[in-house]
Amino acid sequence: MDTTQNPWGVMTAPSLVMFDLDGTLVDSLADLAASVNFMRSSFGLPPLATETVRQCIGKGARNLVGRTLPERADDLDRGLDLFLEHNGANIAVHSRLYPGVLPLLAALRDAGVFLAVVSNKPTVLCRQLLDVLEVADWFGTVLGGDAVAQCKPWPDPLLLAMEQAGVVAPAAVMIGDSSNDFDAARAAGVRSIACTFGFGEPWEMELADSRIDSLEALLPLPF
Ligand SMILES: O=C(O)COP(=O)(O)O
Ligand SMILES: [Mg+2]
Repeated sequence: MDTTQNPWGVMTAPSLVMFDLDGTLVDSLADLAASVNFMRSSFGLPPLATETVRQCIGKGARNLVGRTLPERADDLDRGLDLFLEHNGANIAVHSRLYPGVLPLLAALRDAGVFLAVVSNKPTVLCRQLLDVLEVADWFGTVLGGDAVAQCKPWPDPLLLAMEQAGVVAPAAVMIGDSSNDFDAARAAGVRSIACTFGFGEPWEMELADSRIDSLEALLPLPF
């Protein structure tokens, strides 16, 4: 089998496709940066560049706040409250689905694939974002970083999504944009596909089994 042109790496349909959210399905960077900078301004601190915020995304909201509020390490809880409140009220001011999301979800559903979101974003914000962007109904499972005790890069949320879908490895695939996604996938025993257009660094993409520069590269499905 020649899989060089087939980022799925398989010719038979997976039973479950797990999608990361930020940087994979949704370009949410501008809204995350706005909420970080609202939090910082509440402490009288200057804004951070969007690029700086990008480098801090991936290990959940608490980690993001900790990394973007280094001047106030003792105020992490208050910073997290400010960030979450602002982000919840401004979840999709700028956020948009990446090109190719809707045709991909439709093709996978037509192929009988169970669809899940496995994110490190808080579950309530995941649901809110998916609702506002009118894609919530596509997913049988939505797990945020608070859905399990240990979020990605631990395999736990992937294993929970697989359990909920009634699927065991290797019949699942993880599509993401960060080392957290690819490390979690490897630990869960499932293939991973890297979205190079997301928020991760080039070295992180090498941790996945294959790479795509657009979700459109996943179509037509090879199965
Ligand atoms: O909230 C984060 O840190 C990143 O969220 P993600 O897992 O959907 O990329
Ligand atoms: Mg991501």
